[in-house]
Amino acid sequence: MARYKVVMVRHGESEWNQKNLFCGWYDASLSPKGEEEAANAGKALKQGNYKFDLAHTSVLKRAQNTLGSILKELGQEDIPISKTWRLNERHYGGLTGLNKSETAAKYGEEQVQIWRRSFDTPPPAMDIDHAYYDQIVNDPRYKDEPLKEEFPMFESLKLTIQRTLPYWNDVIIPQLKEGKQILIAAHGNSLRGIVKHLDNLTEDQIMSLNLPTGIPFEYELDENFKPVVSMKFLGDEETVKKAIEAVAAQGKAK
Ligand SMILES: O=C(O)[C@@H](COP(=O)(O)O)OP(=O)(O)O
Repeated sequence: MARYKVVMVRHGESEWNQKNLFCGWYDASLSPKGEEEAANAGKALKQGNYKFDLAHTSVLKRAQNTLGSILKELGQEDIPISKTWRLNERHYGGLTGLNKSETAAKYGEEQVQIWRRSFDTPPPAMDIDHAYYDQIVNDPRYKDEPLKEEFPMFESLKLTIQRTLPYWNDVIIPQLKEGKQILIAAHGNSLRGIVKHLDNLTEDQIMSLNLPTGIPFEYELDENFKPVVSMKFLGDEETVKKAIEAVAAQGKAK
């Protein structure tokens, strides 16, 4: 029997998704298409009569602005919003800012697939002389946390899960237990980590999971927070399938 429901959404297409650049902790804006996707996500939720008590998002504007658009469409802009680095995209390390197709042409599609989708092989570290090092490390939004010693210079999915899961367990689960209706707007890989946990996917199974931008999906959970309904997308099947395939194809050498 389903006891709890939670809705998640990967942000709409960002300017860096559109340019096919590894983004990670770089704070890219939504592209015009991403803004439209975010508004459409809000419309789909409105059509389904969704009402939320509170929302969670990352500290990155592509997720926050997606959430803002959705809540505006829903007429629910007044609900409390928690912003946490723990829901940030996984840190793409030294790959940040590189073009995914060009990287595949240079290092091979197989290597790029490992960097994008393997469970525990991390991307190379972001060095101190990386073009975006200062901008990310000295960003005032990280002045309190993560602590200097835990500030990532790269993250595999495994490392990403190690910082998202405590937030899921310690913050989101207690709120679900209180009966709160929750919306989470985050990122491809921070959400893949939560999905892996909920659906108890193996390291191999999670490799082939790609999340589309801007299409909300719902989980129905039993009293032990095990899925009764997994990843139910609020979109027609063909559109969702095409959007997922497009994400998978981003790592192909053109
Ligand atoms: O960091 C990035 O480039 C993308 C995910 O990239 P892939 O792992 O799909 O290559 O993150 P998001 O757009 O969800 O914030």
